[in-house]
Amino acid sequence: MTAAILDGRLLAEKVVARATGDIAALGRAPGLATVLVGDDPASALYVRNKRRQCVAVGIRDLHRRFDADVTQDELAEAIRALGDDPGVTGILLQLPLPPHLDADALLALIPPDKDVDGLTETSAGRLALGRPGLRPCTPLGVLELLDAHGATLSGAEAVVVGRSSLVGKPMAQLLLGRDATVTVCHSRTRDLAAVCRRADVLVVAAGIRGLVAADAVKPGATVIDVGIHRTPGGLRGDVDFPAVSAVAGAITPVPGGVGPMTIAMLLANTVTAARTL
Ligand SMILES: NC(=O)C1=CN([C@@H]2O[C@H](COP(=O)(O)OP(=O)(O)OC[C@H]3O[C@@H](n4cnc5c(N)ncnc54)[C@H](OP(=O)(O)O)[C@@H]3O)[C@@H](O)[C@H]2O)C=CC1
Ligand SMILES: Nc1nc(=O)c2c([nH]1)NC[C@@H]1CN(c3ccc(C(=O)N[C@@H](CCC(=O)O)C(=O)O)cc3)C=[N+]21
Repeated sequence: MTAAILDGRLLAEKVVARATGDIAALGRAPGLATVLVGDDPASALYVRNKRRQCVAVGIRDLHRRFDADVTQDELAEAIRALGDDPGVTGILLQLPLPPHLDADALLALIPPDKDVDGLTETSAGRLALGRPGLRPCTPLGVLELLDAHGATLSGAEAVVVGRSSLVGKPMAQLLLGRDATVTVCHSRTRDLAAVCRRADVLVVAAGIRGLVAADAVKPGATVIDVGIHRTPGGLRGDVDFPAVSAVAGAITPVPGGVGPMTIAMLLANTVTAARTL
């Protein structure tokens, strides 16, 4: 069997087109403040991509960049000011931050209704309680990919590898909200492959290149690879794509899978936030 390829670039274009129409209907341009600290090349690249796509759909680019030695207080003051600014409808604090900074304390300063990354305590609480709110972009993008493919989630065995606040945990909660039977794996999980083999839907976000091999995949399963690794041969994921695509029913490529969807859902969340503010 050869798996269907879940094309994140194509689906992201559709989500972005929807956002463009929604922005025109809003009557006023949303404003997204991306906050970047330091000059980590990967973070700089992601933020550049986010800003470029915002501008293309009519979102005002209110980028703020800080040197890596910025103090907690300076950054806190800047985030407070963005929170108070009515022209700023969304705030994204790019992670990770340099080690001297307390990311949780800074995230706590983002007004929940401007939390387009869905990372504040309030957004996480709303998701955990099943209440309306802004959801983290990557898990939201994964759900869009699954829905576009027509994957059945209700009653399905879903396995999520990884439990970060950015990806794994909110992913598990979103799948639970769609009535999947959800198992969450992490670095202490015994026999990862055996647990993964139960999955009808397998979402891998561990940050370990090639962690999931063909023996961890049930024939016909839908496999979503969130991992991103820069290698001399190009971008790779957490899934051994050549081997797993021979077993799975459907699979996301890296690049061109979850990554483009993350940015598309950021634009969608920015529209949602601007509409409700
Ligand atoms: N495509 C996209 O849009 C995005 C891609 N990413 C990528 O996704 C990956 C994960 O990101 P993120 O969630 O932020 O990473 P984190 O490092 O925050 O979390 C990794 C998780 O994987 C678990 N883990 C680590 N090793 C293993 C193992 N051997 N077996 C099972 N679980 C393991 C960890 O367990 P424990 O909790 O026990 O330590 C942890 O819960 C990275 O490659 C990142 O670059 C991230 C965000 C967006
Ligand atoms: N507060 C915060 N929010 C995030 O959403 C966030 C973050 N911090 N920190 C880092 C991770 C990583 N992330 C990606 C976004 C886009 C691609 C993406 O566009 N990937 C393209 C390839 C781009 C390339 O060439 O590198 C693809 O997979 O096709 C990847 C990864 C968002 N993250």
